[in-house]
Amino acid sequence: MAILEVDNVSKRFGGLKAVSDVSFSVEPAEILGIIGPNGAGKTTLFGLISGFLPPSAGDVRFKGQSIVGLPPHRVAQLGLSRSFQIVQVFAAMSVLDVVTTAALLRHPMREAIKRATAVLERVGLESKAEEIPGSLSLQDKKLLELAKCLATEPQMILLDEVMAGLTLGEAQVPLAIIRDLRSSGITFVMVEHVMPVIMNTADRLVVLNFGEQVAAGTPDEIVANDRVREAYFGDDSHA
Ligand SMILES: Nc1ncnc2c1ncn2[C@@H]1O[C@H](COP(=O)(O)OP(=O)(O)OP(=O)(O)O)[C@@H](O)[C@H]1O
Repeated sequence: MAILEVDNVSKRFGGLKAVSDVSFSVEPAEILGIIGPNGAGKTTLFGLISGFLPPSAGDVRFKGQSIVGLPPHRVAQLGLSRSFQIVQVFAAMSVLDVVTTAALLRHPMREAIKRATAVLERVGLESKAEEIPGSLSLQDKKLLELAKCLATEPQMILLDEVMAGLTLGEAQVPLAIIRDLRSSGITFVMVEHVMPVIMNTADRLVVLNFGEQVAAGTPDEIVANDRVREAYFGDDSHA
């Protein structure tokens, strides 16, 4: 059974339909990528499927249950965790504090600290536990974003452009962790601009353009898809 079902979801901002009748599902332990040109509606769709943004129409179900209208902490408690594009942390908190705060979703303080310490080891940040997040390299900030998600013990993680700003070489570290987590059964939905990253990582892709779903399929199918080429390059000269 699908772990996430996006069912005819639309989002209007005034007269603008930012997301228009989008439907897809995600199977357990799958990595699904969402791609599309600037302004295609990726961030809006991300907000809709993480429960942060109420849809104007349609339904989003996680493990068979509608998450529309649920507060973010309830969505997280169900096992659906999301990253944030901007690394949001309080200046006075250490890396360990930040991850511990996320672990408090399910555990009292003492246990949360233990869990957070284990998560930092999992992503390779254990030696940075006492540092201030703002002092971390961009790559480590991305790993911290992943650690915050993991600390909530999710079954599914939504990643919003988590590779943005990294070189392809730097992206390999978080990508290896993501692949490994998937092998242990965690499902991922990734919104990503960096095409080589998403093409090499996702099992399936959903392509948006002007808020509409123009294609869905494996990376190979998507590369060969005429509507996708048109969306990205305005190009129909390949026929
Ligand atoms: N809160 C909002 N109010 C009004 N319009 C919005 C709002 N959020 C997004 N939009 C509009 O909805 C459309 C889709 O935007 P969205 O940010 O979802 O696209 P995107 O694919 O994530 O773009 P990018 O790749 O540039 O981040 C755009 O035209 C945008 O201007």
